[in-house]
Amino acid sequence: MLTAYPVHDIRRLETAAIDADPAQDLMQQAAGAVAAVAAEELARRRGRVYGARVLILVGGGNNGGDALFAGARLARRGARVIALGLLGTPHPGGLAALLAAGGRLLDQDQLGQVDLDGFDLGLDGVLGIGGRPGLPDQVAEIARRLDECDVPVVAVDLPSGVDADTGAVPSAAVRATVTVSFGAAKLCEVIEPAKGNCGRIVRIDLGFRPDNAVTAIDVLDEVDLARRWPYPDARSSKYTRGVVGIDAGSTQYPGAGILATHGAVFSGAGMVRFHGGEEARRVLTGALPNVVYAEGRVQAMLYGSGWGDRSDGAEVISRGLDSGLPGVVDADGLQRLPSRGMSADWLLTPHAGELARLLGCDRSEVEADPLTAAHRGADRTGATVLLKGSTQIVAQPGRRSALIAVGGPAWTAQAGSGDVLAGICTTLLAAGVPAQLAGALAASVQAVAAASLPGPVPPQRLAEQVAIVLGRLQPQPPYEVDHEIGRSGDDHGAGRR
Ligand SMILES: NC(=O)C1=CN([C@@H]2O[C@H](COP(=O)(O)OP(=O)(O)OC[C@H]3O[C@@H](n4cnc5c(N)ncnc54)[C@H](O)[C@@H]3O)[C@@H](O)[C@H]2O)[C@@H](O)CC1
Ligand SMILES: Nc1ncnc2c1ncn2[C@@H]1O[C@H](COP(=O)(O)OP(=O)(O)O)[C@@H](O)[C@H]1O
Ligand SMILES: [K+]
Repeated sequence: MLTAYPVHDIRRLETAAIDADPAQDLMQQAAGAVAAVAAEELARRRGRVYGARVLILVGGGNNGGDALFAGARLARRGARVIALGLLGTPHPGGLAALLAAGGRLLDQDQLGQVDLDGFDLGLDGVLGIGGRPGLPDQVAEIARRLDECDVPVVAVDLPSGVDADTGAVPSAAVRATVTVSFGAAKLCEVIEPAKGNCGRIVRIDLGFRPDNAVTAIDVLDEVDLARRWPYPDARSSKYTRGVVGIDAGSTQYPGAGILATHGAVFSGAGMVRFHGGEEARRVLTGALPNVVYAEGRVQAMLYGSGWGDRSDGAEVISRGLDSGLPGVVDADGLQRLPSRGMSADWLLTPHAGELARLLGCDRSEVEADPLTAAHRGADRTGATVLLKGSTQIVAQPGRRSALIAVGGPAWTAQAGSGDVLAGICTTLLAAGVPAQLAGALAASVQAVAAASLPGPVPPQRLAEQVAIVLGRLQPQPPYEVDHEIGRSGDDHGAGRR
C-alpha cells in the first residue's frame, strides 16, 4: 500500500528527517537523483549524456535549486545546459554550481534566443511543494510548447502547476514524462487529473518515515486486496459469508438488478435474496438458480441501481436505514436519499455526474477535483462515498483521510459495470467489512478483474472474472507438509513398484 500525503504533512515528515540526521544535504540527494533519472532518459533516447541539449525551467524556490544542481551534474558529464529563470531569483548556490560547470542562465526576455524544438530534455524546476496551482501565462506557454514538440520532461518533485494537495489541475500545468518524487508521495501522484501529468513516477527515499497523519490517503494494491478480502474459511457458513438483499432494477431497467446480482454472487455472497421486478426474476431463475426470492434474513441491502423514476424510493431507503443494517445506494437511488441524513455504515456509489447532482454543482467540478468532491459528498450526506471514475476514491463523513482503489483499464467505464460493482460492495458489507474498506476492495477487485482480461467484455462476464481473480489472489494457508505420509513404509509402499 502506498500512502500519499498533503503538503503540510510532507513538510512535517521532512523536518523530522532533517532533525534525525542534521548533517545530510537533502538538496544534493534530490539533485543527484534527478540527474540520474535525466541521464537514464537521455541514454534511452540518444545513447549518451555527452552533447545532449538540456533546458532547465527554474523557479525562485528550492525546487529550482534542485533542478540547477541536477543541471550542474549533467553539464559536468558534457551536456549543454541552459537554465531559464522564470519566477523570482534562482537559487544562488544552484546557479553558481551550474555556471561553474559550464551551463548558462537566460532570463525570460532572452527566450527568443532558444529553439524549444531543439532540446533533448527539459527539467521542470519551476514549482515544487511550495507552489500554488496554476502557472503564469508565459511559463504555461513554454510548458505547452515542450509538450507539443515531444521534448521529454523530467519533473522535479512534482509537475509544476498541479495542485499537490488534491490532484486537481485547475489551469495550466507541466506534463512530465517522469516525475522524480522526493520522500513521501504527494496526493497529486495518485489522483487524476494531476496523476496524468506526472508520467512515470520515480520515488527517492530521503529518509522520510511515514506516519498516521489524519489526512493521509492510502492507495491499495493487489497485495492489500488479497490480504483484506474476507475469504471464507473452514468455520464459514453462508450466514458468516453474508446474505445480500438486492432491491434494484425496474421494468424500464431490468438489467441493473440482474447485473448487481451477478456482482454479489460472483464476489462470494453466502446467499442472495432478490427483491426486484418480475422480468429480472425470470432471467435470474435461468442464469443463477441459486438466487432466492423469498423474504427473510439479510445482512446488507442494495438499493437504487436501475430504479429509474421509482416513486417510493425514498421510503424504501428510509426503511432500510431504520432496520439498522448496512446498505449500498447506487445510481437512481442517490437522488432519493432521505433528508434526515444517512449513516457512515452506508456506502453511496456515485459516478462524477451523480455526485455533482447530489452536491448541486457541475460534473466538471467533480472531475477537476474528485477528492474534494468525495469528501463533500460524504460530509453532505453523512454516508461513506465511493466516487467512481479513473481514480476511485472512498471518503468518510467528517474525516480527511481516504482510500483509493486499485485503478483499472478505462474500458471498465461501460453501462452496467456500476451495477456489478454495487453488487460486489453489498457482498462485502454483508460479510461485515466496514463501508470504506468495502468500497475500496470492491472497486479494486473489479479493476483487477478488468485488467486481467485482454479487452472489453460485457459486465456480466466481468463479474465472472471477479471470481477467477479472487481465486488467484487467495493467500494459501501455510500447510505443514507431513513428509511421513506416503513415504514407502512397509504398509504404504507395499503396492508400489
Ligand atoms: N525542504 C526540504 O527538506 C527539501 C526540499 N526540496 C525541494 O524544495 C521544494 C520546495 O521548495 P520551496 O518551499 O522553496 O517551494 P517551491 O520551490 O515550490 O517555490 C515556492 C516559490 O514559488 C512562488 N510561487 C508559488 N506558486 C507560484 C505560482 N503559481 N506562480 C508563481 N509563483 C509561485 C512562491 O511565492 C515561492 O517563492 C520541494 O518541492 C523540493 O523540490 C528538496 O531539495 C529536498 C529537500
Ligand atoms: N476512465 C476510467 N478508467 C478506469 N475505470 C473507470 C473509468 N471510468 C469509470 N471507471 C470505473 O468503471 C466502473 C463503471 O462505473 P459507472 O460509470 O458508474 O458504470 P454504470 O454507468 O454502469 O453505473 C466503475 O468501477 C468506475 O470506477
Ligand atoms: K517541479
